[in-house]
Amino acid sequence: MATILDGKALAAEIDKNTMLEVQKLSDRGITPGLVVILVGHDEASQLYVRNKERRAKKMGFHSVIRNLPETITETELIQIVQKYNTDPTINAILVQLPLPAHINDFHVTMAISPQKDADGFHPLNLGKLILNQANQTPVACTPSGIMEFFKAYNIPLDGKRAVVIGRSAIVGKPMAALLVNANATVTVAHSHTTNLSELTRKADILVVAVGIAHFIKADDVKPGAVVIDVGMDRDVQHKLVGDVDFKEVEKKAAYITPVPRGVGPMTITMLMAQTVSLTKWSSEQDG
Ligand SMILES: NC(=O)C1=CN([C@@H]2O[C@H](COP(=O)(O)OP(=O)(O)OC[C@H]3O[C@@H](n4cnc5c(N)ncnc54)[C@H](OP(=O)(O)O)[C@@H]3O)[C@@H](O)[C@H]2O)C=CC1
Ligand SMILES: Nc1nc(=O)c2c([nH]1)NC[C@@H]1CN(c3ccc(C(=O)N[C@@H](CCC(=O)O)C(=O)O)cc3)C=[N+]21
Repeated sequence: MATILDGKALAAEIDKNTMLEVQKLSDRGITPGLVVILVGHDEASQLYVRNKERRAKKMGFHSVIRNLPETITETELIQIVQKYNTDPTINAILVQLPLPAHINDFHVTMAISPQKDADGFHPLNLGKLILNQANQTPVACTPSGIMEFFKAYNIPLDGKRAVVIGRSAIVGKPMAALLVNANATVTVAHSHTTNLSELTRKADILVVAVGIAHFIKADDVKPGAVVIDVGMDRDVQHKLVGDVDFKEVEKKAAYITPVPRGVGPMTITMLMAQTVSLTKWSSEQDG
């Protein structure tokens, strides 16, 4: 049976360090400020926003949630983002994805100040990550949370074969960059990939970010692999499940993340840590 990578426990441990940093800032009269902008009613986003709000309050952040109607125009949304770019009480801005179809994600991402980019999606920040120059640079929270699992459980990446399924700017692309930077040999698969299970069966490290419940079965997994399940899907009973058939795959893998309590809590923990980092970096710049 696989070792379960416990996201809840690891998140709590990292949160303790973040709280120490919050205390240090507080001693200097600084409160980290995070704004989350939610357009419309995406279900995974609402879950994420609720959990984030709870964690941000617990940590003593200045936390703002902006719920905007589905009908907002791109120009109006960008104006709201720009307002937070110059708001001195806000250090980190997160615009929930997906956005409604009439709004271009890229235009909105470009509008966020790279210094306040909570998700690390701005092309300047994503570019630095690709070039392995991401010091004092925000990095996408879900992939960086996954890297913390590898570190905490001493899972080696150097020279390993990694397969990432999914190529979104929020998970797949930054995940692939982090793994390459850590000297893994990385393959990125997506909906046009042929013979997917042939690839996944060779993966020492398998990261699945597809958004289809129980997409990966035991047959798709190499014995002894490390399986990371990013999916936040609903099964037929509307229960929260992942992209990996946990019950089957747990018997074959060496390590596996559960859903819930795997990658999800780590994403929030990295967002909190990153908000504190952005606050610190901006205070250093101010002198
Ligand atoms: N736990 C967490 O913290 C987070 C969880 N999520 C969850 O992770 C999942 C993925 O999220 P996100 O990356 O935003 O999703 P996207 O929908 O943006 O990306 C999904 C990716 O999966 C690929 N894909 C779709 N169908 C197949 C298929 N049959 N075979 C191979 N690849 C396929 C798509 O390919 P193509 O590019 O060709 O369309 C795409 O690259 C969702 O369930 C989401 O809710 C997301 C963020 C954080
Ligand atoms: N700009 C942007 N950045 C994101 O990082 C982003 C986004 N948009 N849009 C939506 C997805 C989804 N996502 C989740 C993160 C944590 C949980 C989470 O806390 N999951 C708990 C759920 C526990 C419960 O059931 O309440 C767990 O897995 O244990 C869920 C979903 C981030 N996303």
